[in-house]
Amino acid sequence: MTAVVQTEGLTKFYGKRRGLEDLTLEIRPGEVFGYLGPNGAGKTTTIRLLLDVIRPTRGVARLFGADPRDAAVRGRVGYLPGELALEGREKASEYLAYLAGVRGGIGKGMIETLAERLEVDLSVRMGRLSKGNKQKVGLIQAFMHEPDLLILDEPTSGLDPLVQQEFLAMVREARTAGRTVLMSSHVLAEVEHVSNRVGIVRRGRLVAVEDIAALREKAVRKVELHFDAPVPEEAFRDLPGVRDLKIEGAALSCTIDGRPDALIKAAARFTVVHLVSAEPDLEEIFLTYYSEDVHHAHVGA
Ligand SMILES: Nc1ncnc2c1ncn2[C@@H]1O[C@H](COP(=O)(O)OP(=O)(O)OP(=O)(O)O)[C@@H](O)[C@H]1O
Repeated sequence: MTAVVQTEGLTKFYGKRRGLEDLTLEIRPGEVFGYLGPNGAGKTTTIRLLLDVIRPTRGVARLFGADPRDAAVRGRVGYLPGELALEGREKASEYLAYLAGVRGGIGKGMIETLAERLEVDLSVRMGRLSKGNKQKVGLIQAFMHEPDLLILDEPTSGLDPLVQQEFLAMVREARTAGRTVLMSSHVLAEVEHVSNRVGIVRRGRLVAVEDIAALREKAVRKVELHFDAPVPEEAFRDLPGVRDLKIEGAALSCTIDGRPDALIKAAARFTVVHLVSAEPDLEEIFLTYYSEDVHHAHVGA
């Protein structure tokens, strides 16, 4: 199957300054790919190269197996730039209607539905829109023609938590419909619940690509079990993957490295009345990729 996004040795230097170096990456059809990195890491540079907003110093980028400059390709892409320049006296609704025309028409009621979901008033003049509302108009224009590929640069920036949830629901729906999404972010928490894979870029280099499901399975999580009567410690000692075991009367707490299977089977011999399992903290794993000292260790692994 042809990759939707494919890059080989993609590199951009701004004079002597490295924007991005040697990016080789494939994003598959129907995948949501989270592109993570701190400020100045090279996320926007990557996205601009993919859309041919800037030209690479060397290397190639392909969308749907074709040159990003190909007009047929451009029609299949929805793009939210990181910095949106929406100014002037024109109403947001007029601007979106104009863009819809340029793109050869869009589904009926699409703009209104998206505006309602994101809670934005489109009768406001563009120059008077708040930062958050500009971001929403940007999202509407990216989604409204139901493109096969969405490329979103920091899509959640400036959105309040409820609207962020709505946006993530839109991404999930796009994925269910078989569309492909590439979205950048500073923080894993914003993308981990919708992404299949994440890539981490740091100082212009891709330092890791991870499968979210695999990562979740690997992650350490805290578990608490409450029984109907005190349980003997021997029943839980030395279980594979179980650490920091603490038993106080009828309550057990521990951390689990990987699968909880051994703990569950040991617990099943008693009567469990309550179970608490915290969401694994993937952010902690990711912070290690961001820090310089462990950078090489991870890349080598
Ligand atoms: N037009 C430019 N001229 C010179 N240097 C640039 C230019 N655009 C980006 N850079 C540099 O390239 C590097 C990568 O920047 P880029 O904007 O791609 O990072 P980013 O990951 O998108 O960061 P942010 O989250 O802050 O937007 C940075 O060191 C930045 O200073």
